[in-house]
Amino acid sequence: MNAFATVSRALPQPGGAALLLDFDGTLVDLAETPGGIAIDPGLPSLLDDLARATGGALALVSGRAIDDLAGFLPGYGGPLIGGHGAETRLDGRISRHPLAGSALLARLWSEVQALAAEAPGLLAEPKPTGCVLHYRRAPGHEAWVQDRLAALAGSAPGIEAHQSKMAVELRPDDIGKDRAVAALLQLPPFAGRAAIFCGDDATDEPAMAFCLQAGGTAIKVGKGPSAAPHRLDAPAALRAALTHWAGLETAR
Ligand SMILES: O=P(O)(O)OC[C@H]1O[C@H](O[C@H]2O[C@H](CO)[C@@H](O)[C@H](O)[C@H]2O)[C@H](O)[C@@H](O)[C@@H]1O
Repeated sequence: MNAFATVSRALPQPGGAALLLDFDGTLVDLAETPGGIAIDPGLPSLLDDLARATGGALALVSGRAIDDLAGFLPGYGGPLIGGHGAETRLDGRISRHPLAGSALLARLWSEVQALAAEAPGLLAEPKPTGCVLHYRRAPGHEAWVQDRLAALAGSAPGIEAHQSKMAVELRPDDIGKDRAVAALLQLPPFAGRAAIFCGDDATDEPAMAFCLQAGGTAIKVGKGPSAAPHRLDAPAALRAALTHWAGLETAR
C-alpha cells in the first residue's frame, strides 16, 4: 500500500477529527523566497472538501501573516492562525497580539531591513506581529543572521528570536502554535474532537506534542526529527493522504 494510504487509514475518522494544517513545507512545497511558492491547483477545493468532511473543524496554522496567507488562498474563508499564533482569524474577524503596530516592532523592522541590505541574497519579511530575516539565498550568512537577530531580540523586551527553515524571526515571546491550537480546541466545532496536526518544521513540534498529549495525533512532512507518529515525504503525499482520508478520491 502507498505511504499516503497507510497514513490516512491510521487517522481518526473525519467526522470526529479536528484537522490542523501548517502551510509552507506541509501543504505547499518550499521555494527560494516567501512569494515564490506555487499553490497546487487542487489545493483550494481540497480545503473546501476537508472542511465539509470535518464539519468545519479545519484550520490552517501558519507562521505567515494572515493577510499574506489569505492572499495565496483567496477563496478560503475558514479559521486561520497566523504569525505562529500571534494572529487568529475566526468567523472572518482577525485578532492580533497586543504588540502589533507597536513602536518596538517598527524599530525592529527598520533594523532588520538594514541588516538585509548588508549582503546580497538576504531578504527581510515584515509581519504585523514581527519580522523575519531569510538567508535561503545567502546560506553562508546563517551564523551572522542568528547572531544579529539574537542581539536584536536581547534589546527588545517581550521579543524572542525564533529559528525556522533558513530564516530567523523576531516575534512576541509569549506565543506559539501549541498555545494557539490549545485555544482553538476549546471552541466549537473543534472542541471534543481528536486533533490531527500536520507540519514540517521545528516550529510545528510543540503543536504536534500538544495534540499527542491531548489524545490526537500528528503527521510530519519531510525529513528531520519529530514526535509525530506518522510521516510523509512531501506536501503532494500529504494532499494525497488527506484526499484518501476524507474519501474524496471518487468525488474529485
Ligand atoms: O508555519 P508555516 O506556514 O510553515 O510558515 C513558516 C514560514 O514560511 C515562510 O518561510 C519559509 O518558506 C519560504 C517559502 O517556501 C522559504 O523561502 C523560507 O526559507 C522558509 O523559511 C514564510 O516566509 C515565513 O513567514 C513563515 O514563518
